Amino acid sequence: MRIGVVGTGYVGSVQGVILAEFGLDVICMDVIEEKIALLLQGKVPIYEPGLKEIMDKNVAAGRILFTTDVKYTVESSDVIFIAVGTPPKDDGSADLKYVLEVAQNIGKYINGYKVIVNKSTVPVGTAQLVKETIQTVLNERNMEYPFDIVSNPEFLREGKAVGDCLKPDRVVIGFDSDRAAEVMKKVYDVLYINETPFIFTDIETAETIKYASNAFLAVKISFINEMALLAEKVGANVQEIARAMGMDGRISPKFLHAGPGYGGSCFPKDTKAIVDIGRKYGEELKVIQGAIEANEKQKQRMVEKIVNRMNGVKGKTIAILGLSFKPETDDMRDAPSIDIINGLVKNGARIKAYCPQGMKEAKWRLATIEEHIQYCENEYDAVQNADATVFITEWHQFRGMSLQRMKDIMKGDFVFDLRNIHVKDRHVRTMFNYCPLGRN
Ligand SMILES: NC(=O)C1=CN([C@@H]2O[C@H](COP(=O)(O)OP(=O)(O)OC[C@H]3O[C@@H](n4cnc5c(N)ncnc54)[C@H](O)[C@@H]3O)[C@@H](O)[C@H]2O)C=CC1
Ligand SMILES: O=C(O)[C@H]1O[C@H](OP(=O)(O)OP(=O)(O)OC[C@H]2O[C@@H](n3ccc(=O)[nH]c3=O)[C@H](O)[C@@H]2O)[C@H](O)[C@@H](O)[C@@H]1O
Repeated sequence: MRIGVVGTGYVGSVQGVILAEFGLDVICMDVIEEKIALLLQGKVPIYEPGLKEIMDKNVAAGRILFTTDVKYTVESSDVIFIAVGTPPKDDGSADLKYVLEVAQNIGKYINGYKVIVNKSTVPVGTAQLVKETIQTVLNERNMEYPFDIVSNPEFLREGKAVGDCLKPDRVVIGFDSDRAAEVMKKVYDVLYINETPFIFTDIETAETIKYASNAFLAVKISFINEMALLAEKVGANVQEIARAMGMDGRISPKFLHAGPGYGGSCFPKDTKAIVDIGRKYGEELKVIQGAIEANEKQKQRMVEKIVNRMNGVKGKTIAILGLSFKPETDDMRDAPSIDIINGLVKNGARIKAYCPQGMKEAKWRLATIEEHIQYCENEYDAVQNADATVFITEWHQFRGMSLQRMKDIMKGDFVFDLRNIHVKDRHVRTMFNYCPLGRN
């Protein structure tokens, strides 16, 4: 069985490589020639720990190839995964133009029975739209080929994508044809026989499961972030609150870490998209809307916290450590660092920034305020002569920083630890004007 993966971004490249690792023949296709050229040279266009090793192994075994040729991909695949982006439009709804572009191409080149698998995160009803699009093109071609659509949402986390795909918590398959369900069992044979939980359900439920899962996690984070703000006001400790809450098996300790707000390519866009779906169906999703608003508030509160504690930041130099939306990724999409840096610059601060992976993308995302930002070689270079240091992303190397060295080279003594990574250090409070999040 041959698999075509259309879209070689985060999800497509990981999915393609893992399916090859499962022993399938895979063609990875993308419209961006530079991306495919990199892959053909054995380079991975994203920063994802562990991916290159598995990719190299499967390229060498001849199980995976890369192309920009959509005709070849469609014609020679039995199963076609759609893994293109579904970015937000201005009104928050998911933009389906890339998904429907792929559907058009499938209609154009389909030459026999195919299972079309939607991996992209899409609103309810998209499978039907993809089906209609393919059928319309087939009608224009005056051709008749059988095909089925399956919804198979992806739950991988960036930075942990390889492990998440090799050992998923669950695999969701939305289907409306037994033939397609049997094909999907074969695609995921390795997981199926290893007792990974499979949810076989209807397509609408599968499409909704994805948004519901991301929205629930976003709600959980916004909830604990609000507890952090409250804890600061009432003199409580948010980490103790989260620990005690998490001991209740019904709550669980995961995704209860307070921080400067959730970011990334998915929580911000998917929460807005599901609220938009609710609106279209006449149902106001107030809990999720609340989480979105709390997340915006959280980022602004971080700016206020810094500005107020420092008695204004005009003319002051602030070191920002960690730009990517979370550790182990170079992804800057909707990273809280962007709003926080913009807020500080608006208040007159100069920024010295360092991130192990996010700087390249940060430079163009923050291009409009570039004259206020100096990008640094490493974490110590960033804190040198700074009036304050702000930890935004909990990269491992920031946890291991020498606080003494930091103190020696900083000009001021403010440390805003928005991830509480140094909170347990016995000396941090005596060495610095230390401001953790949601606790003393
Ligand atoms: N990034 C993540 O961690 C996760 C993303 N998702 C979902 O998966 C989908 C893809 O996300 P990412 O991989 O992050 O997106 P991405 O933006 O990294 O990659 C999308 C790729 O699709 C390509 N593309 C666009 N139109 C194309 C076409 N007509 N033919 C071939 N290739 C085309 C683009 O060139 C790009 O390389 C989205 O719906 C996202 O919500 C789901 C789970 C995790
Ligand atoms: O649909 C998607 O794209 C993916 O979105 C998230 O994965 P990801 O965005 O890679 O990252 P997470 O680890 O979930 O973190 C998201 C944001 O929440 C923040 N977060 C997470 C956990 C927590 O306790 N506190 C917290 O502030 C992180 O710092 C980060 O900004 C989901 O975890 C994946 O299951 C899903 O597949």
